[in-house]
Amino acid sequence: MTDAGPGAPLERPEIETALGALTGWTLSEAGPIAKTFTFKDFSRAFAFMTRVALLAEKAGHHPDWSNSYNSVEIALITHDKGGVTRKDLDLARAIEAL
Ligand SMILES: C[C@H](O)[C@H](O)[C@H]1CNC2=NC(N)=NC(=O)C2=N1
Repeated sequence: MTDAGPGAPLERPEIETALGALTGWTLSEAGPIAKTFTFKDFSRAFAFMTRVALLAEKAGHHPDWSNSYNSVEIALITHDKGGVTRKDLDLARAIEAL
């Protein structure tokens, strides 16, 4: 069951269809959409995180993420709504466009 309206959590099939257009993003069992990015070194990973942080702040929508050396794991979910919404898909697309 989901609430109607533009900010509502999306159904899994709808999320999976949207992810079909994005490379490497998966829908986890627990809810978020996620992708792990790997870079040449920590400096490049952190530069990427800085750019994502600026995007996220501009969007008012923020990733759950972790970094280990050259790897950045990003999970996107709308906590306020308890599921994946358009905002998460939009942020994933914006990250891909970097
Ligand atoms: C008030 C403010 O807009 C909310 O707390 C926002 C901030 N960033 C957010 N980011 C994410 N990923 N999920 C949220 O529910 C969320 N809520």
